[in-house]
Order: sequence, then C-alpha cells, then structure tokens
Amino acid sequence: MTIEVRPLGADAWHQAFTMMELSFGETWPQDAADVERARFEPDRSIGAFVGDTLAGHAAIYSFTMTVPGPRSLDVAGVSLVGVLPTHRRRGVLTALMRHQLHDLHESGREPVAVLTASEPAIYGRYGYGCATQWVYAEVNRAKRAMRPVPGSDEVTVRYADPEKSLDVCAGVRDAIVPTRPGYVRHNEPWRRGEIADPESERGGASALRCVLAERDGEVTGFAYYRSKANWEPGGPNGTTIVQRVHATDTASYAALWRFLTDQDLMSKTTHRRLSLDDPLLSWLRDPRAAMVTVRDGMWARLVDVRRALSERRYTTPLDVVLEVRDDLCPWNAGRWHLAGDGSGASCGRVDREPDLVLDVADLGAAYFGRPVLAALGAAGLVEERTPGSLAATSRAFTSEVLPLLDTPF
Ligand SMILES: CC(=O)SCCNC(=O)CCNC(=O)[C@H](O)C(C)(C)COP(=O)(O)OP(=O)(O)OC[C@H]1O[C@@H](n2cnc3c(N)ncnc32)[C@H](O)[C@@H]1OP(=O)(O)O
Repeated sequence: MTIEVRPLGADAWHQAFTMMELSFGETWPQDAADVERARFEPDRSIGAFVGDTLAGHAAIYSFTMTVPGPRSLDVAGVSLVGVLPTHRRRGVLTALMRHQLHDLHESGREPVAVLTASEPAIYGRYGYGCATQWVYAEVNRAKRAMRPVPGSDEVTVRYADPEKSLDVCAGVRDAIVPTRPGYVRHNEPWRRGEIADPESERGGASALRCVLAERDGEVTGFAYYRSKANWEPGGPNGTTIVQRVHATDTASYAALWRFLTDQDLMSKTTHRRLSLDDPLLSWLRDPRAAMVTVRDGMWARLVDVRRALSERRYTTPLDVVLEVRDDLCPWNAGRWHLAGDGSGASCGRVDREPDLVLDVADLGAAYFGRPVLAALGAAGLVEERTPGSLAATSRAFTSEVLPLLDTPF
C-alpha cells in the first residue's frame, strides 16, 4: 500500500472532519466542532492519502509553553490524529508521525512536540515519553475541612459573567503561566475556547459559572465550574465540577477552593487535571477527603535535542555527555555535550565517551522536570557509564514544582 503524506491546506477542516468522526467513532456535535474549528490551524494539518482516499490526519497547534527556568518555549501541540478504520495497522500513523517530525525539524520551528494520547501505548514508538501526570481528585464535602490559610478570610468571592470577565481572567492566567512547567499561554482562540461552553459537552450539568476572587477591589483569582444536581431518595448528591482555578496568591487560591468544595446540595467536588503537589491536597485535614486517581497527562518528544536542551534551564550546574538513541529522527542520535545551570545552557555534538546513554523518549519524559532521570535509571532505562553522573544529571533536570499540562487538547 502506497501512502502519500501532504499538507491539506486552507480547506483542511472540511477535508478531515468526516474522516476524523469515523476514526474516533463519534458524531461531533456542531457546537463542540465550532469550538475546535476556531482553534484549528489549517496550514499545520497533514493528510495521509492512499490513492484518492484521505486515510489519516494529524494537526498541530502552535503553543508557547513554560519549561524549567522558567522559560517560554514554542512547542508543537500534536492533535486530531486519526486513521480511517478501513486502513488501520498498515503504517498510516507511522507515515504521518515520520512526516510531521521530519517537517518540524526541517522547518526549524518548535524543538519539542507534545500531545495527549487517546491510548498511551501508541506514542512511545515515535519517541514520545510521558512527561506529566493528571490527578483526578474527588473531594468529599463532608470531610473537606481545610487547614487555615493566612489572609484567605480577607478574600471575597463573587459571580461574574464569563464573557465580560474574559480579559481580567486572562490577566490572572498570564501571571501564573510561568509558575509551572507545562502551562500553556492562552492566545485569543484558546481563551475563548475556555468559556465557549458548548451545551453538547455539559453532560447534564449547568452552564459554565465564573467566580472572581477579590481583595481590596482587585481581582486576584478566578474559577470556572459547573454544578450537576442529583436528587436521590437518600438526599441531594450533586457534584461541583471544577474546570479551572487560578490565583495570583495563595490566600486567594485557598478562598476559591473553600468556595468550590462547600456548595449546598453538592456532596462532592471534582477536578480532572490537578497536580499531585497542588496546595489543595496539603490543606485538607483529612487527606482521604480527596480520592485521587493518577494517569498519564502530556507526552513530550524532543524534535531537536540540541535546541531543546539549550532552551531550558537547570536546577544545579551540569556538565555531562549524553548518548541519545533515536531511530526515527537520526539528526538527534549520537553524543551531546550539555553544560548549563540556572542562568543558561549550551548543547553541542561531541566525540567523547558518554556519561549517560538513553532513548530520546526518556529524555523527553524528563525534559519538563519530572519524572526524575534517577528513577528512569533505577528502572534500567538510563545507562550510567560514569559513576555519579546519573544522580548529578537527575538533580539538574528536576523541577521543584511538578510539571502539569492544564490545557487539554
Ligand atoms: C494525539 C492524538 O490525537 S491521540 C488520538 C489518536 N487517535 C485515535 O485514538 C483514534 C482511533 N485510532 C486510530 O485512528 C488509529 O488506530 C491510530 C491512529 C491509533 C493508529 O493508526 P494506524 O495507522 O493503525 O497505526 P500504524 O499502522 O501506523 O501502527 C503503528 C504501530 O502502532 C501500533 N498501534 C497502533 N494503534 C495502536 C493502539 N491503539 N494501541 C497500541 N498499539 C497501537 C501498531 O500495532 C503498530 O505497531 P508495530 O509498529 O509494532 O507494528
């Protein structure tokens, strides 16, 4: 079977839409599709053709993301990947991934690609490593007592119109983006997507609510949430479903969470994308008040090892030779001298014996600051040739704050 991969161009959305519905086994409601389309970048969409049939598709969102430093880095957000059910397991996805990575490299655009996986077993073979986790937390209202947080009583919470408060919420969001690796700067289409609130996606819950946290008349935080009532014979058993909570200071963040976890008629509050080091989990007097489930979040792929490693900063001074294995992107394979610290970094080809040997997928996993390389080494995935180099490199790569992708795509 001959597969030809090429850009779809200005008409990409229309060409790919029906094929993607078949691929995902869904019918996409118009209101939800409109939100997706507003963020879609047709010039970054590629199709895999078998004869005249569009058999596969992959898209890229142009993101700016926080990486350890903190620094802002342009990353390629790979999404809308699908292959027609009639053409599966014959290499269409492989052709798309190869084309996309080679194209990114040749264009010199983003040195890192990221994605969220429908099924996590798919992307390791293309050099993606699991770089962040998502914590699904369900807080039981009856057990929600929180430790006191100084200053939180001075914060007021009030309702606001999501549309009218878009700019002020964007200001809070922009302020917190540098605080955690993996956070994405939201441009206009993504900001609007946050409050688009398509009815077809509410799953029986209320419309999106927006509340603002304020101190001395100044907005210090916001939350988007929905309520889902559930009247049972034993009493009301509703859920507060939190979509996003941000604040520029700890007290305001605590005030918002206090509000969100203490809603009459709602016996629990859920959040799908927390980090394991989120303050909420430290505030709960009874840690079991929050039932948590941890799963893979963002997968990261170093498209250009040299640029990617030079662009981030390192927690402790580092001077190491890495030997990287990368069959799919041969320009990455080989030995790299990486030197850096908190103020800068350089990475270049070298002929010396390596201190560490590893796959590009494991380097991608560790890139945003966790998992630590030492743990990957303990799992036998990083080979230490120079004693002590694994611990030193691991310390330098580690981010104190856990990385988190909090913008699903
Ligand atoms: C970033 C995102 O958008 S995530 C969304 C991904 N899309 C979906 O989940 C939609 C439904 N699924 C599909 O469209 C397709 O099955 C895809 C895209 C997952 C795979 O496409 P295919 O063209 O069948 O993949 P391809 O034939 O290139 O397979 C390559 C390899 O991946 C493996 N593979 C493919 N799909 C899966 C899977 N779901 N789980 C585990 N392994 C898989 C194949 O077995 C093959 O392995 P091999 O190299 O050892 O032989």
